[in-house]
Amino acid sequence: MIELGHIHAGYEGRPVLEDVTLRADGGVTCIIGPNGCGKSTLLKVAARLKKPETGSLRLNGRPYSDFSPREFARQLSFLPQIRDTAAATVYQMVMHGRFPYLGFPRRPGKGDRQIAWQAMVDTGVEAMADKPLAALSGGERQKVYLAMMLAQDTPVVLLDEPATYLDIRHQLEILNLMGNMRQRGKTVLAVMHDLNQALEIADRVCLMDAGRIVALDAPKAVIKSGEIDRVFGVRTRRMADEAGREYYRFVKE
Ligand SMILES: Nc1ncnc2c1ncn2[C@@H]1O[C@H](COP(=O)(O)OP(=O)(O)OP(=O)(O)O)[C@@H](O)[C@H]1O
Repeated sequence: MIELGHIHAGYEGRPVLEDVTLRADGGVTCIIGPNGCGKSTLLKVAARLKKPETGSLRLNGRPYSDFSPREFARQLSFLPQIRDTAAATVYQMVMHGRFPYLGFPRRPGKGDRQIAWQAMVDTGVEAMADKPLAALSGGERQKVYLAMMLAQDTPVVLLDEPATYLDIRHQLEILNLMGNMRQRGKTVLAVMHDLNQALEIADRVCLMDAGRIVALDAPKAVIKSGEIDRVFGVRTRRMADEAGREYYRFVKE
């Protein structure tokens, strides 16, 4: 369970997040909102990478300050939007996810190797285990980072645009992985730009505008509120495919 209470945060005195309160205990919460509204900043604060000016942060009911970095990394994992390509093979990278669990001298045991391997199988990267990360495509690399997070196996998972820039097959695979995380009881917070994908995968949608949360509810309730139309300046049209499944078209006002 993660709880952010009345968070104010910004950069060089410029406010970005204003009175953000969010609690998530299981399920997938998708954070949506226009460019620059503060979605990534919210995740960075939640990941303890950025200190808020004011507000409270709790994991499983305990304040963040109670957690050592190692303990924190056993509870929460974060996939940032911008990542360096480490000089490591796929297997080494995925094994990094086990670091918070390793004792001195940081040698992975059999159990760690099994977990890392399973994470590679679950993300379909096991055939690339010995390849250097730098030799992979963007989509393949993204799956390796997700495998690393699966190996880290934390109850809380933060994802910043996990599907952006990927081809549609990779996007669907990543949505599938997010669904698996939910089934394993994890609490997933994910910034998403594709509104249909967000509305489809989310148990709850957190809609942000200009540093504030303006709607936090089930996808259908957020659509019904009309806030998506207002915030993005669009009109939402409800559609149905041949099988009668709903999806949305967003058209300019
Ligand atoms: N490191 C930084 N230093 C100064 N300003 C920053 C920094 N990071 C973000 N900002 C500013 O904070 C605001 C919110 O940025 P943030 O990246 O959180 O938005 P976002 O909703 O994730 O945007 P996008 O959808 O474009 O990724 C923007 O105005 C941005 O320019």
